Amino acid sequence: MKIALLGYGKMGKTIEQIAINRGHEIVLTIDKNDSDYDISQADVAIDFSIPTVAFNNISKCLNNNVPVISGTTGWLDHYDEAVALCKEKNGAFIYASNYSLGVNIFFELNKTLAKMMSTLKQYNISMEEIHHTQKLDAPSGTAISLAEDVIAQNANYKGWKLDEGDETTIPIVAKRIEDVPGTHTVAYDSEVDTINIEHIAHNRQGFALGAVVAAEWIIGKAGVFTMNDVLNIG
Ligand SMILES: NC(=O)C1=CN([C@@H]2O[C@H](COP(=O)(O)OP(=O)(O)OC[C@H]3O[C@@H](n4cnc5c(N)ncnc54)[C@H](OP(=O)(O)O)[C@@H]3O)[C@@H](O)[C@H]2O)C=CC1
Ligand SMILES: O=C(O)C1=N[C@H](C(=O)O)C[C@H](O)C1
Repeated sequence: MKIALLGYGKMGKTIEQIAINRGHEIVLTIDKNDSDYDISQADVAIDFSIPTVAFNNISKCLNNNVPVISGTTGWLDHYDEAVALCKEKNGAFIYASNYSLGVNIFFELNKTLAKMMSTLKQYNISMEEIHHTQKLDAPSGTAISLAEDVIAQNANYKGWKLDEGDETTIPIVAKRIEDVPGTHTVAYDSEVDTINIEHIAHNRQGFALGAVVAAEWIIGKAGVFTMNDVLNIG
């Protein structure tokens, strides 16, 4: 498979190693100074860039009939436009806030726990995410997915907010500590106890492998998909 890497930073470079080990070829790597690139030589594109350019990268792929896997977070105000463009072009597109198998299992655990807790008003929920100090967005895309999944299961919660919450708003605390690849905790506190579920990434390999598996999976398909489709879970 011929892969274009849109964004060649920490994730782009980790994906490159895994893709080559799985027998794929990297035909294009794009960083910020190369905005006028030819994507048409690629069988699939993998975008791990920055929030302000992700939608342009995705649009370029869809306009050139190249399936695109996006892991960039912090651009979701344009997600519906990407979905509409994908449908208009009969293209193929996946966005996931987190491509690791472990986090996708954690997402399912979070939904199940949220459903169980939805009738137990004595528990207050809070979330925390910890990432490295270069991260541009807060809260993380994964934390937003976790919060939205709780809101879908528990009618008591209507939204989420960075740092502060109230009875109907889930607080998400974002901490930045050097070299942390990504830690997410969902906590339910009552007067008598606390229930925590937590995912700790030890490195970026899990995110990168998931993105390459998604790229292998999407070839020959048309539509807007999620990691639940790729992993056949949920
Ligand atoms: N979904 C998931 O599983 C995961 C998602 N992420 C997300 O992926 C994104 C990238 O993360 P990470 O690799 O750690 O970040 P990095 O900052 O290490 O890499 C981003 C790269 O994008 C480059 N870039 C800037 N402008 C453009 C452009 N116009 N086109 C293409 N590339 C450009 C940057 O170049 P320069 O440095 O020169 O600006 C940089 O090399 C983030 O949004 C992060 O949140 C991260 C891990 C897992
Ligand atoms: O920026 C990162 O590094 C990560 N970003 C993603 C997010 O925002 O959830 C996924 C992972 O936690 C690493």
